[in-house]
Parts: sequence; C-alpha cells; structure tokens
Amino acid sequence: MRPILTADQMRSAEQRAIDASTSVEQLMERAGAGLAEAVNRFAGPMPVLVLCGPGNNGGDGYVAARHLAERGIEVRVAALADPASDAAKWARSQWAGEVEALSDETAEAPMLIDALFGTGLKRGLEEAASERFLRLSSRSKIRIACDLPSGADTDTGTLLSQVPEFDMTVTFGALKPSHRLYPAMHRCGRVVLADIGIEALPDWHEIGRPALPPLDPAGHKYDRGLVHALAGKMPGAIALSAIAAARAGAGYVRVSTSRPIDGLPAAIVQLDTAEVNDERIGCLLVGPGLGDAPQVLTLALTSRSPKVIDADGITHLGDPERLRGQDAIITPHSGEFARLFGKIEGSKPDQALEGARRSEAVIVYKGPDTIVAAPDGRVGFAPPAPPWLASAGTGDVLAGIIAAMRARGLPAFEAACAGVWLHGRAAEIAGPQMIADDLARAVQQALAL
Ligand SMILES: NC(=O)C1=CN([C@@H]2O[C@H](COP(=O)(O)OP(=O)(O)OC[C@H]3O[C@@H](n4cnc5c(N)ncnc54)[C@H](O)[C@@H]3O)[C@@H](O)[C@H]2O)[C@H](O)CC1
Ligand SMILES: [K+]
Repeated sequence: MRPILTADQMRSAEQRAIDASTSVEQLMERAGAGLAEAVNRFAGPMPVLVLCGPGNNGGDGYVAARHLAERGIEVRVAALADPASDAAKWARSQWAGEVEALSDETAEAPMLIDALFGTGLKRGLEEAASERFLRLSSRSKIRIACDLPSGADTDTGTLLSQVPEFDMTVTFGALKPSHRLYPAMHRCGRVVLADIGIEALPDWHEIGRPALPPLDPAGHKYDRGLVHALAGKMPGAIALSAIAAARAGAGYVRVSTSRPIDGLPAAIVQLDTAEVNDERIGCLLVGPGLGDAPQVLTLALTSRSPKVIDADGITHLGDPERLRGQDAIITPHSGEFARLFGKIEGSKPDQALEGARRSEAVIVYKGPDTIVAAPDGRVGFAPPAPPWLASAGTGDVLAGIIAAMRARGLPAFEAACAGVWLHGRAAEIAGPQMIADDLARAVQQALAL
C-alpha cells in the first residue's frame, strides 16, 4: 500500500529527515538517482532533454541528468531560470555539461524529463514558459514527469495551467493526492514511487489489493457472511447488487421483495418479509433501485447490523446525523454527496473526511477518482479505474461487493476499500464492452487473481 502525503506533509517529513541528519542534498541525490533509474528501465538509452526549474524540482533534474549521462546517454539540460535554492545550486554545480536557457529556439529530443515544478508550484506556468513546455512535450516521443507534471496542483488534482500527458511520473517518498485525483491523475501516466528514506504514515494511502479473511473449511454459510438486501421500486438494480455480493463470496444472499424478481440465480433467496434485526445478518444493503420508498430506508435504520446505503437510500437520508451509530458505509457520487452534506470547502479528500466526521459513516465518494474516507481520518485513494465503468448499474454492483466484504468480516473502512479495488479490477477483466451484469461475474476472477 503506497502512502500519500500532501505538499505540507511532505515538507515536514523532509524536515524530519533533515533533523535526523540527512541533508537536503542527500535527499535530492537519492531523488535524482531514483528518477534516472526509473527512466533508464522504462525507456532505455534514448537521447533526453531535461527541463529544470528554479527550485528543488529542478535540482532533482540536474542530478538525474548527471546519472543518465554517466550511463552514456545523450543528455541536454535547458533551464527555465537559475537555481534559487542552495540544494538546487549544488545540484547544478555537479552537472558537468552545458545548461541551455529554455527559449523558443530550444530543440526537442526523443525523450523529455519535466523537472520544472513540483510540490512548490504556486500558480499556473507563465505564458512563455508554458508554450515552450508544451511545444517540447508535444514533439517528444516519451514524456517523464519529475515528482509531478508541472502545472498540476499537488493536493487537489486541479491543473493550474495546461499539462501534457505523461508516460510516467517518478515521485519521491510518498505519492501526492494529485497522483490519484481527477484530472491530474490522468496526466501522470504510470506513477513510480522512489524510496529516498522519507518516513510516511499510511493514514492516507493508495488502495491496494485487499487481504481477505481466509475461508474456514469448517465454517458454514453464515460465517462467510449473510448479505440481506432490501428491494425498492426497481428490483433490477438490487438484483445486480445481490448477484455481485454472491459472486464476491458472501456465504448467503437474500433479498426482501414485495414481488418475485425474475432472473435471480436460485442461490439467492427471495423473501416477502424483512427481518432486519436477524442477528445473523453480516451486512444489510439498501438503496439500489429504491426509488420513492423512504419507508424502506427507515426500516433499514432500525437494524443494528452493519449496513451499506447506496443511491436513492442516500437521497432519502436527508440529514447525515441519521447515520450516527449506524455502522454504515455510504457510496455517494458527487450529486448525492452535495445533496446530503451541502457545500464543503477543500479538496475531495478533505470534503469526504468532513462528511465522514459529520455522519460517523465510512464514505465511498465515487467519481473518475474514487476515495474512501473514515471518521478516524484514514483516506484510501482508488488506483485509476477503466473509463468504461461509467455505465448503468455499475454502482449497484459496487454496493453489492462492498456489502459482501463487510459481511465476510472486514471492518467498514477496509471493506469499502476492498470493494472499490475489486470493482476496478473486475472492470479491467470484463473489458470495454462490458455491461454491469458482466461486471458482477468478473468479480470472481478479480478475487481469484
Ligand atoms: N519533499 C521532499 O521530500 C523532496 C522534494 N524534492 C523536490 O523538491 C520539489 C519541491 O521543491 P521546491 O523548491 O519547494 O519547489 P519547486 O521546485 O516545485 O518550485 C520551484 C519554485 O518556483 C517558484 N514557483 C512556483 N510556481 C511558479 C510558477 N508558476 N512560475 C514561476 N515560478 C514558480 C516557487 O518559488 C517555488 O519555490 C519536489 O517537487 C521534489 O521534486 C527534493 O529534491 C527531494 C525530496
Ligand atoms: K515536474
């Protein structure tokens, strides 16, 4: 699991390393060497142009240029401005080659390394710098970003000026929120993390493959978890969730519905009653296909079981306080989130954390970037998911997978993270032509891999 730190957290982590007698130059040397190593593995001996900015991001670029030249690679360096920091001045002094001034005449190279700006970016690139950056990028075959694509705001994922698409971003010590927030995340290409000896706590982290509780050979279906789903006005949606929960390994899935649902596998039991306080329920699921039936949500909230509330179930909540003490996971997209919590300032993780604190629920804040936030401050950032996930019913499938993970015994935050990871992996397996029904089936392969 790769930790994620904001720009400020990165700077204090760097300061702690310096207080523990590592110098900035040593950190920079490790960063530049790590960048050069990743570039060499990714692209081999391709002639490269390194664009260096005035700060330590540029400093990393000078160090990487030196390491690449030592490998016999043809390296040119173009500087946006003279180094401003002592460490960057040191790094430039160690570069034995020429330093061109970045201008309209700077010639492109087959590979470009962007070491203009990183976590110190304060505003969009100036016009002239931006034009030269974009021209040289568009004429390169391979584009590598040092720490962050220049122009991406470190903590929010927003682009402060135009940012080209990179093939790879090599970052140091920890990922930054922008590596996993839209739209910056879609400019980074493959994100490689280089270890430079920085300690990073993982309470914010990238969601990795889940570690699921082993199945007890002597266990029975309730041990593997009973998911009890409550149908609403549109039973097709809850059917998708129920199938997904079964395929995700819940031991027993049953659906309370006022009328029989066609097409449900026989393994999924249909009931015309709704015993929501059955102690054996591992996770209650309400919301998919609920429609205008708020009374079903009210019934679900009388249950003491862990629960997943999705879609219209979230809309009918009205007040986030209704979730306190409910051991709930809610899965809003941006519209449902805004309706429930109103306007919350800050980045997407900040908003999700504020929502989690107000509701005491784990929040799966979906979108082109999905994050999971817990009331205790933990945040999981989903790895990039296939764009074809944006289709009807995929949210129902996600809710079902999360309910199954919760019923199988994972705590709420871990269950939500596991569901998000499996959902994305299943989409990759199902492929671009998938529909939500294929996605539910592909969960099994995602689990098996
Ligand atoms: N944090 C770590 O553990 C390490 C970070 N390293 C690298 O250092 C950069 C951060 O360096 P910093 O000097 O703080 O800032 P930048 O190099 O990103 O920016 C340089 C400088 O430029 C000015 N500036 C900001 N925005 C603009 C703009 N739009 N136009 C012109 N000038 C601008 C501002 O004054 C900035 O200070 C980090 O990304 C890593 O690559 C270490 O080398 C390794 C450890
Ligand atoms: K950069």
